[in-house]
This record gives sequence, C-alpha cells and structure tokens, in this order.
Amino acid sequence: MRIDVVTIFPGYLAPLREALLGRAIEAGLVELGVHDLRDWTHDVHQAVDDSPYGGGPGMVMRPQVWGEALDAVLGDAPARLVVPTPAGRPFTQATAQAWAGEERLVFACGRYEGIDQRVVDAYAQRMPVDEVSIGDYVLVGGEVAVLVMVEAVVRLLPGVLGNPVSAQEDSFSDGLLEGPAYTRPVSWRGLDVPDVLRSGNHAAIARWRRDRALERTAARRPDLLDALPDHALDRTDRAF
Ligand SMILES: COc1cccc(COC(=O)c2cn[nH]c2)c1
Repeated sequence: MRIDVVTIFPGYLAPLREALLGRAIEAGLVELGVHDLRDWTHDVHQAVDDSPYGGGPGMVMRPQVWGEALDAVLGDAPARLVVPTPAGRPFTQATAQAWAGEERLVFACGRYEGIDQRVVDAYAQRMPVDEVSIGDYVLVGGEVAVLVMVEAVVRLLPGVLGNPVSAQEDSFSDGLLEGPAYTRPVSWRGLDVPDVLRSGNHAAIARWRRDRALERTAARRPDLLDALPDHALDRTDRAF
C-alpha cells in the first residue's frame, strides 16, 4: 500500500515513521509520502487560504493550491482520496478494514474552516473521495486524524502485526468492547486477578470474558448492543 499525505505541517506526520509503522515502512509493507501544500503556492506569502464567500468567520483553503498539489501527488495512479473533517461520515473499524484492501490512499489535511468544496467535488468525478470524521469534536487540522486513521489501517496489513490473530479479535470485531485484561502478579495493591482466569477451565474463561464484554458494552456503548444482529447474542447473553 502507498500512502500520501498533503499538509501545511509535514512535521506533524513524523510519528508515522516511528515504532511499528516505521518498521512496516522499512520492511516495504507500506510506502509513505508526506508533501507540503505550500510547495504548490506561487505567491511570496505562500497563501493557502482566503476569505469565505458569503461571509462568516475564519478562512477557507483555496481550490487552486489544492488542485495543483493533488494533481502532482496523484499523478495517473488510481487512489482513494480521504479528507478528515468534523463534517465527515464516521471512521470506524469497518472503514479501516475496507481501506486496508486499497492499493493507494491520499490524505488531504484541511485547516481553518475547511477546504473549498469544489476540491472534493472535482476529484469525486474521477476517484472515490471520502470525507470522514474520527469523532464528534473539532481539531485544528486534519493531521492528527490522519495519524489515527493511518495507524488503524496499517496495523491490519499482512505482516505488520506480530500476531495477526489479534487483528481479528480486536474490539468491535465481534461487535462488543473488549473486557478487562490481567497479567502477573496475581495480587497487586490488594487487588487480585479473577480466579476463573487461573482455573484452566477454558469454557468458563470464555464465558466469563464474554460476560465482561457484554457488561462493559451495555454500560459504555449501548448503541453497539442495539446494532448487534439478533443471532450475535445467544440465550445466555440475553441476561445483559
Ligand atoms: C477539512 O476541513 C477541516 C476543518 C477543520 C478541522 C479539520 C480537521 O478535522 C477535524 O477536526 C476532525 C476530523 N474528525 N473529527 C474532527 C478539517
């Protein structure tokens, strides 16, 4: 997979070259290109924004600059263009799974009040364009959202995670939140590991873990429970 990011703050994307993702890049599992949007300005001030038509606060990112940058970065290779924005469709694990199958992702990091809508409209005429939100809050720019989404996608690529099975057993993969996890010591600050986890009774352990996952999901994310297909909950589950 090739990933390109266009931003006015290239330094913000440096963490992508660290640790697990950095190793995936070194191993050639993913290629990463980070591009400074200002390289495609031609004025002395390198202006990337301008006042909004219709008035209102803030500034809007100029279409010409984005058009030149994306044309240059995209070239002729097909890609999916992703624009992080508070006004986007929710980015979920399902989105990450779907994108993990893509040959190429190009991320456009917006700032200010956003990018002139014609940029999305123009590129949507010739490639898939996703305006996506990573949550219901407003950031200053899309860079942090790109870090989140790139990590969620790249960890799913074959060979990136040491033990791939954990990608399948992720939170959300069975529609429930992960329950509590424990490791040594068996007693810590007067708190003990639940006995069942040390019983060696794998059926009881699996039941206990599912019960904790259902309990946590009901308490923290009832919306996920409501979204579960009927067959996903068996008779024993219905207690929650
Ligand atoms: C494209 O236009 C804008 C404008 C303002 C901020 C941003 C950055 O994205 C977010 O704030 C965000 C993404 N998911 N949840 C919040 C983009």
